[in-house]
Amino acid sequence: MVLFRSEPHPDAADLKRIGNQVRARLDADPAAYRIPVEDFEIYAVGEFFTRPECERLIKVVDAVARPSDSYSNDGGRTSYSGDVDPHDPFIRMLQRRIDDLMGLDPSYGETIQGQRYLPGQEFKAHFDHFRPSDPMWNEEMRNGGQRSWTAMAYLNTVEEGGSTDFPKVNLSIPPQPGALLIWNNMARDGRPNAKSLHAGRPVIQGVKYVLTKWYRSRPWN
Ligand SMILES: O=C(O)CCC(=O)C(=O)O
Ligand SMILES: [Fe+2]
Repeated sequence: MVLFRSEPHPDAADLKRIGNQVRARLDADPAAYRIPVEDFEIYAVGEFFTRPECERLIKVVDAVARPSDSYSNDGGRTSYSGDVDPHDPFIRMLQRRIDDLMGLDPSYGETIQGQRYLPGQEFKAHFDHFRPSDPMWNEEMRNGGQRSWTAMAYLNTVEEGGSTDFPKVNLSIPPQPGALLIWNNMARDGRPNAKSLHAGRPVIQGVKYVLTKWYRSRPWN
């Protein structure tokens, strides 16, 4: 499939260091469960957000969600999405909790994105990291560099559908309110990991709300 090995990886050393740092942190955290799959790092924290926090966040997502744009690797996204206000005190508090869990400097994190999927909407199989063929590659490399880890939270129960699937490692995760998933888009050597391919499967019944936060190889923005 995708031949990452021949592509340039300007931030591989930084990404390897960040991979080691976050792995050590999560491995030492009894709340973080390492999902046992080979050659791909993914962790889950159950009830990272409380029910009242999820309910409040759902209202925040409803307020910012617009039809997703379709540049670069977002091409397969039909959900509504938007950036949440990073200056809002409630969001800042949650953001600090995610940064602290990861053990990463807040400057490496992008603004949290909210997404809402209605029946039939999905996020087709994609990589979160950038590729040199992306139209925004040069700009992203100037601003923050490659995406390293993804932290993604489910805010509600979906009646049917809407799982997050990682087809290369046979993993299918159903939405559970308040649960946070954390995965490394890079392999241990700091290069893009083809096994990080994933999809938000179509919602069949109900609505699906998620928050996503991407971390970079260098300070962003
Ligand atoms: O909605 C999902 O399950 C996946 C979302 C996702 O892949 C993303 O936001 O990058
Ligand atoms: Fe993704």
